[in-house]
Amino acid sequence: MSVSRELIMRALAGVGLPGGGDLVSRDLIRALTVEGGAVRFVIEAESPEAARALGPVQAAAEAAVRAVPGVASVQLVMTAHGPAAKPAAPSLKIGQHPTPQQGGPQKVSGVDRIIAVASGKGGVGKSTVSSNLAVALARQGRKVGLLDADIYGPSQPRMMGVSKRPASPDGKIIEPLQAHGVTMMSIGLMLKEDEAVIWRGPMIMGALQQLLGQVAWGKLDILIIDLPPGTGDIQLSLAQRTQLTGALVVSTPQDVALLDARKALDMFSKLKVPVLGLIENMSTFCCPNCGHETQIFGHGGVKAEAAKLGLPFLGELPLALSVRQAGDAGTPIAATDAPEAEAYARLARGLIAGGMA
Ligand SMILES: Nc1ncnc2c1ncn2[C@@H]1O[C@H](COP(=O)(O)OP(=O)(O)OP(=O)(O)O)[C@@H](O)[C@H]1O
Repeated sequence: MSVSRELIMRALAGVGLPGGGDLVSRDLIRALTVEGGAVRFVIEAESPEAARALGPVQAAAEAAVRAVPGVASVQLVMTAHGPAAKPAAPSLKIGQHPTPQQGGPQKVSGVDRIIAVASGKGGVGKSTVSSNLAVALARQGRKVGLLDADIYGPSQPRMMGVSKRPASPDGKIIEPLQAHGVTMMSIGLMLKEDEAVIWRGPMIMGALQQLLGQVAWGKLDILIIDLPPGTGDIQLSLAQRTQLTGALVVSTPQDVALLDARKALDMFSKLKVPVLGLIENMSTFCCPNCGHETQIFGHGGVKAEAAKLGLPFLGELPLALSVRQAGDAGTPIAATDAPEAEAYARLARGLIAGGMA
């Protein structure tokens, strides 16, 4: 028996919150999907403190949804907005960018979930995490797409080992490429190599729209979008135009990266995109010669930050020479049987178990 979204929303509207109102009237439900009897959603609390206070509500919400006739499984993620009253970064003055809305954020046809992988600071390994996570999810049986939306520095063609220009037999639909079990597309595949991209807002929006709407993605369980670093036009137009399931934020443990990660979290909070979790990359370095472990960028900073902000912490990924070499050679480490692949497999298992992939 299939269940309707309306029934689920009605059940959630019956779950009261401390301080009055309910989960629906206080607008805390995000990314609700109902597939047959399987229900998934995110509760996005107004602040980390509120998220902590919502422990009993989480259990009540799960019970209420489970009690709806026809519901076979419930997967819910609790997350929170970033720190509330921080000043906006200058690039977030939304009014400065003319981005006319046409009917609000849209779904991408055939795609169940869209997860953006973001970072505040450049070079923290967002593209490495995106490609390895995509491959790890595909190895665990998910139908995965990977969209390289890093218009200023597309690195997925190199990391996934593809260079062929995608075909477009009718001049409208672009055929994506396949690599390591993943359906992929990158703006880098549409440009000449070494072509500098100096685009302004409207052109970026046009390119992004094409990559999402004109690419024949087919049926996907999850589309991973590798964003450029920071808080700019791409993030803004993506959140305004596309229904995102949520965002994963990658950071290294050091303070300076965390500082920028907070800006990214703040941006997603303003754009009403739920943050599904934080990932610590380059956690520990294990010398391939002597096995000695060094914490080059520190260790544990992202986990502590996630706990502070009431956000899920999704895991630590080691700094390893083999990860860099594999990425440079076009076969992500997650596509191999190297021991370093396990950290990405674990991350993928966690996302699947949490209903996020
Ligand atoms: N865990 C890791 N171990 C070893 N090298 C890594 C790891 N993560 C990333 N790297 C390397 O660090 C460099 C930067 O990584 P990557 O391009 O993934 O970062 P990014 O955050 O996407 O950067 P950009 O700012 O260009 O978007 C790459 O050479 C990559 O191979």
